[in-house]
Amino acid sequence: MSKARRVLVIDDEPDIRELLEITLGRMGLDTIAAGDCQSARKLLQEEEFDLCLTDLKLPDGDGIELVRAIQGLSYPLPVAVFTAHGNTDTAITAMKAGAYDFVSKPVNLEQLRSLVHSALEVKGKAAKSAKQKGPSFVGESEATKRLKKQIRKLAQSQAPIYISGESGSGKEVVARSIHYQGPRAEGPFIPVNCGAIPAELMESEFFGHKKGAFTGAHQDKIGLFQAADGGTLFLDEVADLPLDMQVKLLRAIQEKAIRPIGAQAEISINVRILSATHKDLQAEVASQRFRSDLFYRINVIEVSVPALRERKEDIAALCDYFLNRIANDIGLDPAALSEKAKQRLHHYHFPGNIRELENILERAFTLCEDDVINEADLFINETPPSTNQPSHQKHALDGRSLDEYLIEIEKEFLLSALEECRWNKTAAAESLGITFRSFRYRLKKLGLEDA
Ligand SMILES: Nc1ncnc2c1ncn2[C@@H]1O[C@H](COP(=O)(O)OP(=O)(O)OP(=O)(O)O)[C@@H](O)[C@H]1O
Repeated sequence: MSKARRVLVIDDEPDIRELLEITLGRMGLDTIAAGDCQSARKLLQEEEFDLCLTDLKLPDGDGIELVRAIQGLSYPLPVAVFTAHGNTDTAITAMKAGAYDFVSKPVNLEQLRSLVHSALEVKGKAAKSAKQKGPSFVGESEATKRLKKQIRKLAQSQAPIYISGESGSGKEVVARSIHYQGPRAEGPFIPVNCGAIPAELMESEFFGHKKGAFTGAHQDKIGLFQAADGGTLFLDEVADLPLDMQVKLLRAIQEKAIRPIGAQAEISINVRILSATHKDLQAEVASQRFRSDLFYRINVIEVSVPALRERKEDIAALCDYFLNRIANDIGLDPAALSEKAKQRLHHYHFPGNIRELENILERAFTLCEDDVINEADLFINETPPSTNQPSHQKHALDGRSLDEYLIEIEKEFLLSALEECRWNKTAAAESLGITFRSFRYRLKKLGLEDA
C-alpha cells in the first residue's frame, strides 16, 4: 500500500484545524497541524510534506513569511493560503510570494477539495509526457532564455498571469508553454479570442446556458469556463472585453464558480486564468475602458514577451525551424536562405514579429527557385525606419499619448540608423540627414547615450 500523503495545516483556530483534518482525512491524506509560525517552521525543518495550507494571520507572525520560507526548501512544496472573503490584495501578495493558490474563508469544502487535488498533482505528476505536447519554443538569445526560465517557474504556480507583448510576438506560445509545463498539462488548454465573440453571445459562450434559457437555446450548452475545468483558460485580447462582461468575469474568477444562463445553482470551477493583449492594459485602465479590479485580479504576475527586433539572435534559429516545418508539411526538401536574404532579415524591423517572419518565409518558399531563397523572394518592401519612410501610419496609438508614440518612433529611427552604420555615430547622423551635434543631443534626450 502506498504511503498516505501529508498535509501541513497552519491555523490558530482549533475549529478550522479540526474541520481540515476531517476533510483531508476523508480524502485519504494525513494532516499534521501547527497553531503558529514557530511550530510550523520547526515542523518544516524536521519533516517533509506534500502540501501546506496556512492562514495568513498567525499569533506570532505573518503567513506570507512562511510562504517565502517554503520557497527556500530543498524540495518543491505547494502552499495555499487562507484569506478573508473578498480580500483580493492579500491573495495577490501571497501568490506573488510563491503561494500556489488561495482559499477564501469561510472555507468552501468543495473548492478546498478541488484545490488539494490539483496542488497534489504538482508534486505527483511527471511533466515528461506533457512537455512533449507543449509548443515548440525556438530561440536561445539571452532574452528568450530568460523567458523560458520564467515560464518554467510560473508553470508550477496557480497565479493568474498577464502576458504582454506586441502582436505576433508569441504570447499564445508562452501561455501554452506555461500550461503544458505545469500540473494542469493533462487538462484542457482553452484559448479564447475575446475580441472575436459577438457581445450578445458572450455570456453564453463563457458560462454556458440551459435548454430554453432564451430563444434559440435548444439544448444545454457548456461554456468556456466549464470546458477549461481542470486546465487553463487563455483570454487572448482581454482588453477587448466589454465592461459588463468584465464584471461577470471578475466575479467568476473571484468566486471560482459560474452560473450558466437559466441554471438554478452555481457550479464550482477549477480553472487557471492566463490572459494577454497587445494593447497597453494599464492605459486601458487609465482611460476607463478596462476595470481596475479585473486588471489587478488577472495581472498578479506579468510576463513580457520581447519583440523580435529586441532578440535578433533568434532570427536564424527561427528561420531554420520554420523552413524545415514548411517543407515537411508539403513533403519537400527545405530551402536555404542566401547570405543577402539572411542580412535583409537581420536588418528588418518585423512590426508583425514572429508571425510576420513565418509568413515571409512561407511566401518566399513558394516563390524561390532551386531551393534557395534570395533577398527578392522575401518581398520585404518596407524601407527600414532609418531611411525615409516613417512607419506611423501603420501603427495605431494603442492607448499611448502622441508624445510617447513619437518618442518611440524617434528611438527606433536612431537605433536602426546606428545599427546599419555599425554604431558609427557620424555615419548614422549623416544617413538621417542631421548634424552630428543634433544626433548626439537626441541620443542624450532619449537616454540612449550609451548606444
Ligand atoms: N519561440 C517561438 N518558437 C517557434 N514559433 C513561435 C515562437 N513564438 C511564436 N511562434 C509562432 O509565431 C506565431 C505567432 O505566435 P502567437 O500566436 O503566440 O503570437 P501572439 O503574440 O499571441 O499573437 P497575437 O498578438 O496576434 O495574438 C505562431 O505561429 C507561433 O507558433
